Amino acid sequence: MAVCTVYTTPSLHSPCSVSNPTKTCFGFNQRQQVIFYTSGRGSSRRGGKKYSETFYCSAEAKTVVIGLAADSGCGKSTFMRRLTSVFGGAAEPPKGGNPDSNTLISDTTTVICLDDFHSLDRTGRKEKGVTALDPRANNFDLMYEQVKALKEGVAVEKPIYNHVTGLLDPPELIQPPRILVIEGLHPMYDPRVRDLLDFSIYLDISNEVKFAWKIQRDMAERGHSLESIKASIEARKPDFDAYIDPQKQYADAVIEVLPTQLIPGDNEGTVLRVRLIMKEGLKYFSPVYLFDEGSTISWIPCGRKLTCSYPGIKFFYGPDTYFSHEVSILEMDGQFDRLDELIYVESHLSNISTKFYGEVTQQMLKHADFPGSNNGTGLFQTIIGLKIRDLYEQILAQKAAAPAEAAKV
Ligand SMILES: Nc1ncnc2c1ncn2[C@@H]1O[C@H](COP(=O)(O)OP(=O)(O)OP(=O)(O)O)[C@@H](O)[C@H]1O
Ligand SMILES: O=C(CO)[C@H](O)[C@H](O)COP(=O)(O)O
Repeated sequence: MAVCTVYTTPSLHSPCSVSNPTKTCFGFNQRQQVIFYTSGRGSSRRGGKKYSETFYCSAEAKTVVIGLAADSGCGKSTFMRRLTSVFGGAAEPPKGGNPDSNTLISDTTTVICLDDFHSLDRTGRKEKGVTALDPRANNFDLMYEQVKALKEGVAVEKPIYNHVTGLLDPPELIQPPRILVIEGLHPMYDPRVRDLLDFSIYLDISNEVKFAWKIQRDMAERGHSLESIKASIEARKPDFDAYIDPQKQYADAVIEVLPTQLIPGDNEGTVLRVRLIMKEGLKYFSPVYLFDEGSTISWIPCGRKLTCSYPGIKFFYGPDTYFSHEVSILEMDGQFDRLDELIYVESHLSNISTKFYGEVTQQMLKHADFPGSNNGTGLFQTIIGLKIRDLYEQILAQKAAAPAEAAKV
């Protein structure tokens, strides 16, 4: 893969030079990408052939990579919809491409599904007796190469795993976006891919809740039987425990979803206790806190300002350790009766990276029909979306400042 370095200050149509002698760099396009013309005899701005690939300037490399790990049916798609909404614009499959593509593209974000890196199709897995969760059914070398290329601003031809047919379809072209989200079973499994992540999230859904969600979707919406759902969860469990679950130790934020503690013995999965576990000490991420940073706080917001029906709502915040990392934990047990009153809770949270007062509440109201909008899953997913926007803006600002700092030196 050709590598080039652009020495000038990036600005639209400014002249630039590249270190790679086989290409002539002409200028910048609207997206601040470098446009190349082939060099060689007779090649010029007019005569040269426009090079089809575009490269970001080294100083302009902007692709921030986010990893989202979870088992199937654990809310990744819902989280992605909340995240892309924070950046505005609708996320859609690549235009004119494979109708079964798993990719979602919006103005700022591209979400790729790591199922596309299955190396064995459905029949292949059956023949070899491995599940899709088994690393032997996935091509981590290709995953690493392609995520790295995208991070460096180079487009890739990514394979497609077709969930309808169970086959590997012809690849699709993925252009480097500003924010690349890699979601699926293994974003933090391979250390090379893990190192490319600017931020990582793990959705840790307890077995009881996973079961309740699976029944809701696969039985009610897809016509599966209770026995087949149970059998599928049981069949996946050993590989889930071996290869998926251990990734949570590497996550910068974990959203843990458990049965409520407000109703003794409840396992229904409708009222949830949700914990947002946030790593301390990261460069571009500072944990959210309730009332007072670093203290341990229990809070029941129900009363005059927040309507709560049975079993009520309880918040908890405090420092802790998680896989030997220092973390802060924000917890919400229970569910909201009235989403518009969420503003009362929002106004007691700090470091939520909103751009205006009430932005969390506004986002939650906007997507009131998404699963989990009345509980901690929706609230914490929304907050993490805002934190990712903030992280992206910080990384961008630092990159923009870097050439000026270098020039001063
Ligand atoms: N926060 C939530 N609260 C309640 N139910 C939820 C929540 N998130 C997801 N679900 C349930 O789980 C189902 C799967 O959610 P979603 O499609 O977001 O998961 P996924 O991880 O993308 O699944 P898959 O990998 O199978 O495509 C939803 O249809 C819904 O029934
Ligand atoms: O765990 C999964 C990730 O979503 C799927 O089971 C895996 O991708 C295999 O897909 P399919 O069941 O469509 O063959």
